[in-house]
Amino acid sequence: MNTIVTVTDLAKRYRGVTALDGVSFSLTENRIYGLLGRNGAGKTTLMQLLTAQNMATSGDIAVFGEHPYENDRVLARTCFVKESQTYPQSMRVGHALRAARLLHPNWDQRFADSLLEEFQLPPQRMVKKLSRGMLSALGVIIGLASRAPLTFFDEPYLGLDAVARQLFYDHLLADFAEHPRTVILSTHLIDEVSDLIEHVLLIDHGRLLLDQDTDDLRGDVVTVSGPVAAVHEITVGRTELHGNLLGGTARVTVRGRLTEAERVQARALGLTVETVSLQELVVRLTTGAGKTEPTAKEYAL
Ligand SMILES: Nc1ncnc2c1ncn2[C@@H]1O[C@H](COP(=O)(O)OP(=O)(O)OP(=O)(O)O)[C@@H](O)[C@H]1O
Repeated sequence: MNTIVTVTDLAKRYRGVTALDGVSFSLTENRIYGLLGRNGAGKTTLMQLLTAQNMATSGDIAVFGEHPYENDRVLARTCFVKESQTYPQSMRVGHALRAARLLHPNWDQRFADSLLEEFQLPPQRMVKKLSRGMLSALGVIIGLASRAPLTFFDEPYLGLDAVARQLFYDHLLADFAEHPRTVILSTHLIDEVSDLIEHVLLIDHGRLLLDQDTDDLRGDVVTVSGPVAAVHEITVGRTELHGNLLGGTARVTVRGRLTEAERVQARALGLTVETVSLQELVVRLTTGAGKTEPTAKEYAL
């Protein structure tokens, strides 16, 4: 698969704030990436740098083999749908779509028109009169109909109701199947998109914490629960992400796949082993949960 984005040792510092710190990764073509992380982690900053809306403090970026800054060749192949997108005061929905059409060579007007109907967005409505959710729908329509080879969605669905969000996911998947491209989806609704994203980039305090295929991540973090000593036997030596104790029972979340032999051993010890969801994995990796209390392992020692 072709690499279309390469980021090397990227840093962005604002006065007194390090938004990104030593970030390196690459993106291959025709994949859907989830860009995840807590508020203020650095996700929007990263997307701004990749789309030339901001300058890095240090490090290198190559998008389609070139630096994106003031580079029409790169920017014509890129679409950035922002949660905080602003439009000229007098603009109507139809005008916004016509402007987007000029910017994106792969634009599909019929697709845009059908999405307008499905999201129930009147083309004559002034953009400034749209509700919060309708404004998000407009961004989503532009992002989908642009068919840009590199499309960024930065929390695109503020205010979108559950039906509209599902419409977005369904159209993204269906259109991706017919017109593959690289999509970077930044979202806090991790459970909703966990089946959609093929690869996870997890940012925490400006650093890249995870860069892994979603399928590999499943099963990489497990919760083991049961009698304290037995839980300790199975989890000892692994990185503990979270632990709870209730009476003589422990519930411990650890990193690292259990082997088949360990699973058999866990069953023999009367333990329950559960695979954690992507959302819980992200929560566990990006919080200090469990660190203030003695962990289950420490109790067992
Ligand atoms: N223009 C700026 N000036 C100073 N600090 C900034 C600026 N833009 C972003 N930051 C800071 O950089 C850090 C990363 O912000 P960023 O918007 O990239 O986070 P995010 O992961 O997109 O967060 P969220 O999920 O809340 O949207 C935060 O500490 C933020 O306050």
